[in-house]
Amino acid sequence: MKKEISIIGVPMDLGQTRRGVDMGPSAIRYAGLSERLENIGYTVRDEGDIKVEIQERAQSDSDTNLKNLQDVAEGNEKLSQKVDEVIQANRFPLVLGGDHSIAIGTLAGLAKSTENLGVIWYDAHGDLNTAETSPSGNIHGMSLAVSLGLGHPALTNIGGYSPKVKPENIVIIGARSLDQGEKELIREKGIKVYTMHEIDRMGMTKVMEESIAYLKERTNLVHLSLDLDGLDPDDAPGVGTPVMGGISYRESHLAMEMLAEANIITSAEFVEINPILDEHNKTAEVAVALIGSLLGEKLLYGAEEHITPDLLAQVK
Ligand SMILES: NC(=[NH2+])NCCC[C@H](N)C(=O)O
Ligand SMILES: [Mn+2]
Ligand SMILES: [Mn+2]
Repeated sequence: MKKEISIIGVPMDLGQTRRGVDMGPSAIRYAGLSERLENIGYTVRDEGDIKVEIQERAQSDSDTNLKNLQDVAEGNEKLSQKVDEVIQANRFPLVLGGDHSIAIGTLAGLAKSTENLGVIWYDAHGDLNTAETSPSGNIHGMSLAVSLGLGHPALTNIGGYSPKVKPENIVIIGARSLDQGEKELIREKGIKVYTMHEIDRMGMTKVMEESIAYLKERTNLVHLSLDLDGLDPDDAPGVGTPVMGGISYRESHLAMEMLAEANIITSAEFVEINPILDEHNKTAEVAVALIGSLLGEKLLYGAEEHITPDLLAQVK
């Protein structure tokens, strides 16, 4: 894994209609992200936030039913350039949302330098809607479809090319709220999905073993797009579209630790944290803890490299 991490904040709330998710990047930083990563040996470079139009000034009047199309597209275009720049500089991009529409820009930046990007989509939802199938017109429910090349050209053409990912390079984990059109698309494209049913039945260990093996066969560049609503709302309450019966905090740690061990993740984003809906800053703290595990933090073994001297003295 690259030793230098670039944090990119994206205060985007135009991909959905609940206010507050634009404060996600601040909440995650406030929960101690940089320090946590420095403690496990990374050099952290905070690139600041991408400039996104604010909701009250956003243009909603488009000739489609897509909400805030133009401003979502603009923010994502800037994000894609920043992500590409970070990749070119050989640093690990860690993108903080913002609503999940920002995956459009992240993937557009990442896929610029590879035709074979793998994606883990950790989410209660598929985000596989198009204008035709979307029940809401919210672009955060369309970002994966857009990245497959399906949707409004103002979105699919971000970065100047399309598509960004191949359906066979995607694994969705945690799905439990899929719209009819999304289910059809999953079947049509043969996208690999582990719904909550498979997670309950097989256990997270097996789900991750299979997911890792599946992606390793296809690529050595894997992006983790983690929507906090993939977790159960009891563990991650600060999200705009919670769905009960989700992945637990512990299962999520295990999943992140297994990804760290497999050493396959080359970029990541953590999205949909809405501090207004949160309990204190719990969901951002969960995100920071998961990011720690994803990037190699261990509870005990290898502690010398990972924890503060005070804690180390207690362990020994
Ligand atoms: N990134 C998210 N939280 N997406 C939620 C999407 C909800 C619903 N499927 C829609 O398209 O409107
Ligand atoms: Mn999502
Ligand atoms: Mn979701």
